[in-house]
Amino acid sequence: MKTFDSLFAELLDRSVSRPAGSGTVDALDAGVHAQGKKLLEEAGEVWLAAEHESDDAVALEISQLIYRAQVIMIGRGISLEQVYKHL
Ligand SMILES: N=c1c2ncn([C@@H]3O[C@H](COP(=O)(O)OP(=O)(O)OP(=O)(O)O)[C@@H](O)[C@H]3O)c2ncn1[C@@H]1O[C@H](COP(=O)(O)O)[C@@H](O)[C@H]1O
Repeated sequence: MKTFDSLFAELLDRSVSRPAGSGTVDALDAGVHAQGKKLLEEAGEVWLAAEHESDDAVALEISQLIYRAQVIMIGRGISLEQVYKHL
């Protein structure tokens, strides 16, 4: 099963190898403003799902929020260690 760390490694690899058809490459190229809008959109969807939807729907939205946070991390060049030291 994928984890936060393994997804991050996968996205980091996408940012370097830039394979055709990668949504992550597109998201990185779109810049921080677009990345931030996606992050806020997913955060809102987590909130709404938590209020109104099933556990699985909430989990799906949280996975997308994690993905969007990782895109911002990679776009800004922030490592897992830089984040984890604050936990
Ligand atoms: N975990 C994710 C992931 N979570 C969310 N998303 C993106 O976020 C979208 C869902 O968000 P929305 O609800 O906003 O749906 P949407 O409005 O239709 O999305 P867009 O058309 O705006 O992209 C998905 O369609 C994906 O584009 C993800 N895209 C990729 N991953 C994983 O990231 C890895 C690399 O993916 P690629 O870069 O696409 O190869 C793979 O392991 C993927 O499974």
